[in-house]
Amino acid sequence: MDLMANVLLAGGASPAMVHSLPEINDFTPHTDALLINIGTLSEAWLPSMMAAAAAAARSGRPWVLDPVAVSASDFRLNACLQLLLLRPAVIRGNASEIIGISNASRVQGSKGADSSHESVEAIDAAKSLALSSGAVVAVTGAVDLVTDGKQVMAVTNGVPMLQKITATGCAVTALIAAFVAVTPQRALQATACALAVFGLAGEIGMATSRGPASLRMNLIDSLHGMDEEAVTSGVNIQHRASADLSPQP
Ligand SMILES: Nc1ncnc2c1ncn2[C@@H]1O[C@H](COP(=O)(O)OP(=O)(O)O)[C@@H](O)[C@H]1O
Ligand SMILES: Cc1ncsc1CCOP(=O)(O)O
Ligand SMILES: [Mg+2]
Repeated sequence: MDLMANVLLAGGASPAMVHSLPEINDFTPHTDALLINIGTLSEAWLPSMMAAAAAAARSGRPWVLDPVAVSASDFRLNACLQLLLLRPAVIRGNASEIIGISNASRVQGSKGADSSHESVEAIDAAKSLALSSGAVVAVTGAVDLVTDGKQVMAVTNGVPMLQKITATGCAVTALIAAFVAVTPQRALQATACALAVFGLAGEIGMATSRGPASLRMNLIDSLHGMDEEAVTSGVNIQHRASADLSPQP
């Protein structure tokens, strides 16, 4: 929650972390987008998540789902399948998470929040999930892939060290929600841009980092200090044919 909120602030958004059911009606009118992250899912929080997603959907606000460790337990998988019925605008996960939620069954060998697959292995699952749910689906990894079920965009910004900081996936999903809030009618492009900007912040931050802890700090600083010139010269977003999904320079 710390990294997610700080990434949102550095990116120019205004986060509020809310768990309580009685607060949803008060918060919803003030939101431009909602993020549901099941990282620390509990029986007590699930009804709030369902109610918040329903309130967002009812009022035409985009909401974004991060299915953290969806394959690790039946409880998480069933919660995600219920949440999917409330029509998220975007779903962002690592490859194992997207394969699990797309197949509506737990990936064998899944041990938790980290992926045991490459993003390119999840492209068919991502497309199928996008078509069945109506959401834009993003799979992150060495190359980030974003699809609406037809088009595929590939983002190659980022550094491997991002995997060594907990909640970078959660944080980039939060940034996606902020970008989608600005251009809700262009969720595919907003998602690709958020992934590219986050990855670029990682690249810039890595230049002055010694390891995960300093990268965590420098990532936030880089995002905060990023100007238009840095974005336009640094982002790497391409349309990709399905047959050509390997990382490119
Ligand atoms: N090998 C890699 N090279 C560059 N960037 C990466 C690599 N692996 C992950 N990332 C980046 O790290 C962030 C978190 O992605 P990921 O590790 O897939 O999510 P999660 O933390 O949910 O498992 C994303 O911005 C992604 O692009
Ligand atoms: C370690 C852990 N356990 C529950 S949530 C969480 C963080 C997951 O973050 P990410 O999906 O960004 O790796
Ligand atoms: Mg994750």
